[in-house]
Amino acid sequence: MPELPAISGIAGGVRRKAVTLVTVSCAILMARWYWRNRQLDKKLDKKRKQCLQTLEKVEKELQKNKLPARQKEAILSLSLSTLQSKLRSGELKAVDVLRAYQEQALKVNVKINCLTEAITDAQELAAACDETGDKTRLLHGIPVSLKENIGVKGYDRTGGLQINIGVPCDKDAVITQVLKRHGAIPFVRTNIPQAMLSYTCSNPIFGSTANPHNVLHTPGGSSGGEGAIIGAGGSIIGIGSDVGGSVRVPASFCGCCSLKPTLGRFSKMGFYTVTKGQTQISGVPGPMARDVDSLVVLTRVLSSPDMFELDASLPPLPFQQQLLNSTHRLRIGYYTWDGNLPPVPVVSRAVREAKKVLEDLGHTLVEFSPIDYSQKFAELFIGTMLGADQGQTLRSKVKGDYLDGGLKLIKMTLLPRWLLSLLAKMISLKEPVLSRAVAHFKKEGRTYNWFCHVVKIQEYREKFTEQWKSLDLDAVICSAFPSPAPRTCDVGRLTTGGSNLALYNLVNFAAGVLPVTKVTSQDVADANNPALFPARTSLERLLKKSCDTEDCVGLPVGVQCVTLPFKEELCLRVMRELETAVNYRGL
Ligand SMILES: CCCCCC/C=C\CCCCCCCC(=O)NCCO
Repeated sequence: MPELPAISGIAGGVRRKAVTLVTVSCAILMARWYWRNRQLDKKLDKKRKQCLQTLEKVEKELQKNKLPARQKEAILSLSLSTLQSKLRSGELKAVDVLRAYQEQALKVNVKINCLTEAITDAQELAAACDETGDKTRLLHGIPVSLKENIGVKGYDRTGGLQINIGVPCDKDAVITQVLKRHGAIPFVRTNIPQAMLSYTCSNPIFGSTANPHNVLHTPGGSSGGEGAIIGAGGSIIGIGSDVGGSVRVPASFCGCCSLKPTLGRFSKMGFYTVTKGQTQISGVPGPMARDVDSLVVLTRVLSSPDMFELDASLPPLPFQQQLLNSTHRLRIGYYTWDGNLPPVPVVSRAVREAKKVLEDLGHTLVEFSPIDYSQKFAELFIGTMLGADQGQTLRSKVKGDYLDGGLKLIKMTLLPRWLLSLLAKMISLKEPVLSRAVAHFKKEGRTYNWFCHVVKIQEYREKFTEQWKSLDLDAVICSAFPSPAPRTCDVGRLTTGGSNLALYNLVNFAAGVLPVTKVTSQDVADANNPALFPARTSLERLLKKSCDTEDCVGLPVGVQCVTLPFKEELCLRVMRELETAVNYRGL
């Protein structure tokens, strides 16, 4: 018994030491966390200020030499083809056209925050264009906006990630070079979501972009800044990029047009992508514009020999005028739902109306349903983008960064696979689409398994193409996103809503989106009618929220047109016929 006080004395001492150790460790960890965040905040602040300065510089220049309001309005109202001919004839000067678009871009930016920065040598380029530029060039003096991940000499391509701050490009991306060779004036860079792997448009560096039709709603992503600026009239043409719907979602949400070309048609040299090493479903640059005719012009420019000269890896496929000009009646498949998240009524109406229009033009419309896709989206698309490397690439890029809402779910890839499977099972009845995705968040990490996965992708591509051929289809029209632009606060949870766009990245077909209608009061009533849209799951309720109140009236809704690989010009033909017949009017 005499030892007891000594033992308790020792135990007390150990306890005190342990408490001290834990307290000191916690204090060190907190200090480190605080110091890291301070450093991060400083880095983000500095970058923001630098970018803001480029916008202020342009603003000052514009103040010195202001364009009369009427002249500005007149320029902004011109279609690309009229602008082209007036610039060629010398009736308009490139510097004035640039000024009009700079002013408008800065003006809309105040409301929707679509710009990351201004390209400050645009003025010089426009002046040179007026003085010595070859006026026969297709884009002579036309201002063009570029998504932030597209290389412009001297500018960072952050992709919304802090790790990429302070790494300016030493040369223009091939696409930037081609556009410049054809006389275009790159003048602004546009916002993206963090890592560009979501349909949101916000990141810790540049903040959040709003939809020009309703600022509470998202412009979509990842080329959200492009969609927003074109939809708002601050740019006439632009370039985005697409690995799972990124030029098509913003087009549908903002009321503009976009084309996702076949992988390999246009160069992506000089683009920043997060998942560069994953070459099975790879990002592509995609033209975006106010109308289909402008997409045609951009596609023509991007199919010029300059493209193959600058990027020798591309097949030298010239612009296929015969496909664009073809007049034979087409066999077109159609569907409204791909088997994943169900479309809200206005989206189905958009496809039905497009179908009717094409039938009235004499085409044959046949029902189509992408084979087996409710399973394959999760297994092959999510499984490739996220599951194959168990989220490691993406996590490494956001390490030490603030995490944006659109990427919150990547933390789940840290969970063991058995727990993800259990979670997937637990939510399978309430959220079947999300459940299937979660089950593929983390695949077995051996190379052998990746090879097996690639075989599955190839087999699905063959199966899908066979299905298409067996119906003798020329094209397909279908929904883009299953809802109009959701509210900004909701879109981060709706990644699975991109399934029907991601399908055409998975099978690598050409696909474009154009606006065909806007939400009406009747669509609002239909969204609130449980017989038409039961909204059984929480994700379905978020889709419904995008169009179930009167303030959603007027939001644009697009449809997707699809053609076989490397038949972009046929896709543009269908889009153009649809556009002419539906007569959609933007803002
Ligand atoms: C189901 C929720 C998943 C959350 C984690 C997000 C990570 C990966 C999923 C893939 C999302 C693909 C979006 C594609 C957007 C796009 O096309 N980006 C173009 C980049 O050039």
